[in-house]
Amino acid sequence: MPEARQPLFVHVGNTHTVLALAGVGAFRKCVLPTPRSPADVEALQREPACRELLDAAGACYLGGVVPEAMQLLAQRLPLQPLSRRRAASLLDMDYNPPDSLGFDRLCKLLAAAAMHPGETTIVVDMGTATTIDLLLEARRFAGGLVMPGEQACLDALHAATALLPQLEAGGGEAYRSAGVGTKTSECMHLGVDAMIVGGLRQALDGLLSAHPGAGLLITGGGAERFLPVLQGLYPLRYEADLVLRGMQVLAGLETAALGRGDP
Ligand SMILES: Nc1ncnc2c1ncn2[C@@H]1O[C@H](COP(=O)(O)OP(=O)(O)O)[C@@H](O)[C@H]1O
Ligand SMILES: CC(C)(COP(=O)(O)O)[C@@H](O)C(=O)NCCC(=O)O
Ligand SMILES: [K+]
Repeated sequence: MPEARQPLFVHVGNTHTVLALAGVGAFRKCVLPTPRSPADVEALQREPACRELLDAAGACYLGGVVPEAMQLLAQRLPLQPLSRRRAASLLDMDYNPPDSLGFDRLCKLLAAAAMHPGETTIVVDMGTATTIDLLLEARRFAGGLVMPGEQACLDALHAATALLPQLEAGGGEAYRSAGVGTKTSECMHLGVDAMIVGGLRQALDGLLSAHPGAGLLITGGGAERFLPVLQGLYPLRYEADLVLRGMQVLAGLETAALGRGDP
């Protein structure tokens, strides 16, 4: 029997689109800016690393939180949208309306439930936005918080002022405790970092005092730089591919329902 081709997962975030080929253990990934035009999708198709993953893939599954970009991708690539409704139906939702919860947040909750059956878990995602979500006993989504991510904070400072420059997120060690900047860009980076760490501490301290046994998972493109600071404060486990793991859970259920077994 010929070897089954691995499924490909395409996740469309507000900043990055990830193509990820499932394999034994880790995903093989290609990460690009989320497309905003047909020309961007064509450029993505020409990108050798993406081409290679698309050529190697069996079924290709699509999900994300940028409808226009997902439409552009689905017009040009053989992508099968994963059902948000099915994902939501797997949890008890204290969210109003339940449909409005982002696909990425749903996927991270499904991944957390699969990784920690029966457990209460707090999921932190430092992406375009930073989200903190509370999953009770691997079943009930109790709700969450949404904060601006690092780049969004820097963009807002530039957009709202005449003299503050446009800065890029990342780079350098994340803010620890005391410290002041002695030039504009340093003041902005320190201020935004302090706001992010302070905001996360405020939210996590509150949630952990209400749910002392909760497990903590962290993911997202902005997470790695903050890990040394945050892991000094909380027993956070870093999982780079939480959204993709959730998409994998969902795709497995969809193919099982069609009688095709696991993808
Ligand atoms: N070196 C970096 N390059 C890109 N984004 C970074 C970097 N460092 C931190 N970030 C933050 O990570 C965010 C992107 O994270 P990602 O998980 O890819 O987002 P999304 O899933 O929303 O597309 C950026 O908006 C920015 O705030
Ligand atoms: C909160 C988000 C913007 C996070 O997106 P991301 O930072 O991962 O690109 C996204 O999950 C979203 O658009 N959600 C819809 C609204 C909601 O979850 O209530
Ligand atoms: K996010």
